[in-house]
Amino acid sequence: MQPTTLTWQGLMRQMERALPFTQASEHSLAYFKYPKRTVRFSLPVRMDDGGVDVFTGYRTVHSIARGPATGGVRFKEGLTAHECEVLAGIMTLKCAVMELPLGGAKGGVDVDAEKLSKKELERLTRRFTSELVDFIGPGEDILAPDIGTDDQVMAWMMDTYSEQTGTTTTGVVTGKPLGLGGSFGSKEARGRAAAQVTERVLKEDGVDGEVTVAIHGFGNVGRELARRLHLQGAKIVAVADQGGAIYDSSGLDVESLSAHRDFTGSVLGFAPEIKSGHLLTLDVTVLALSADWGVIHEGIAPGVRAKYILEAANRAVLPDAEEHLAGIVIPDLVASGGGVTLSYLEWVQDANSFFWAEDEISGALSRRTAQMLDQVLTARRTLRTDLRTAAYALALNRLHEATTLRGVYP
Ligand SMILES: NC(=O)c1ccc[n+]([C@@H]2O[C@H](COP(=O)([O-])OP(=O)(O)OC[C@H]3O[C@@H](n4cnc5c(N)ncnc54)[C@H](O)[C@@H]3O)[C@@H](O)[C@H]2O)c1
Repeated sequence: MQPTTLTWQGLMRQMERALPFTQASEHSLAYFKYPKRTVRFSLPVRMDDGGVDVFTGYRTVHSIARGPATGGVRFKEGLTAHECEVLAGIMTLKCAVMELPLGGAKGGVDVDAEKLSKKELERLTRRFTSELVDFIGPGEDILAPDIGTDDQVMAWMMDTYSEQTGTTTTGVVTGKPLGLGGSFGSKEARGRAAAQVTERVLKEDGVDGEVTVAIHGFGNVGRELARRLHLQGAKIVAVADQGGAIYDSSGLDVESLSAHRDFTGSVLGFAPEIKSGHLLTLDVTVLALSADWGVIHEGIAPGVRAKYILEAANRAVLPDAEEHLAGIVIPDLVASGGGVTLSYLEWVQDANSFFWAEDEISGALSRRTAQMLDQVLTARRTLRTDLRTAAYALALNRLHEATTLRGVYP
């Protein structure tokens, strides 16, 4: 599905476009033109059949200008260092937009995690973490879940790090189970915040009447997003997952669809099937992208008929494609800040060994999301630009301030 065009140049172009709207200069942008570091390592893992397979792992830290780095660990076939670097750069900007005292990172392993047994997955996770012990920590680089990893994987990472350092360090990883220094709301945060963002942007733009939604990607993020949008009164007319896509113009019952997917492993069979490519060009109010990067590329962009594209997965719209989609993209920096905000809240709770109730967490998440929206929507209005450029400008100003205050060492 993915063209090989997740480029660092695309990220730089978007930063440069925002530069005239900021106090930052070409000079301060130079700090963010290269990731701070990328570690690449090989991971020999004993398989259940007695043999040894060697996998490749990566971890990029893009910036620590505003605080320790954080970002997801994806276990995904075909993962490259370049993919980690671009997504780590986006994380830096996202943390800055959300006003979190954190920088951006990303990493993972080139592996199809679904082909591993649970024991193989554990051995791979522990070897990955142990290779990274000297580079990670609550004050250095904090790992989080992403594609192909979940709360159990995070628990193994936390345990491996703690065993190797001789201290129980829950804050090295977020997205952990509740019984191990995890936080309420971490599974739902991204979908929940993305739904809040959608509602607010549509209201701000004066969209009224029926809101129809097509959702591409029905995993952690897509399901919760569908559920929340449905509760907000939207009609979910189409859903796609890896197996294919379904469509019903009268609206899909999201809870029953979720149960169907759990039972059968796919959304197929729940409603009439359509081609996944067709879903991307449906005439809907919101096309929500919650699978992976690069779904809307130059080839498909001219055919998109949605009034809005919600970029719930980072870089789901490639920069070249966005040239055809002026003003309709609710970008990743705005649409998908819920996950890292919840990570931040979990990290703060771990640091204090003091845990908040569910309503305190959901209140903090929605207040922070609302505050970010106030700032980004005001910037869009005053700068007379699109949401992506407004969000990049806010982020670059904050990063510029941090690098200026810190100065250059030595
Ligand atoms: N869950 C998190 O905490 C988290 C954190 C950070 C970033 N993200 C980002 O959000 C996005 C989704 O994450 P997630 O946790 O929901 O992942 P997930 O693995 O739970 O779900 C991904 C979904 O996309 C679907 N999909 C994959 N390929 C597809 C294709 N070709 N066509 C249609 N559907 C396809 C899968 O079937 C699945 O339903 C990713 O880009 C991820 O980086 C998630």
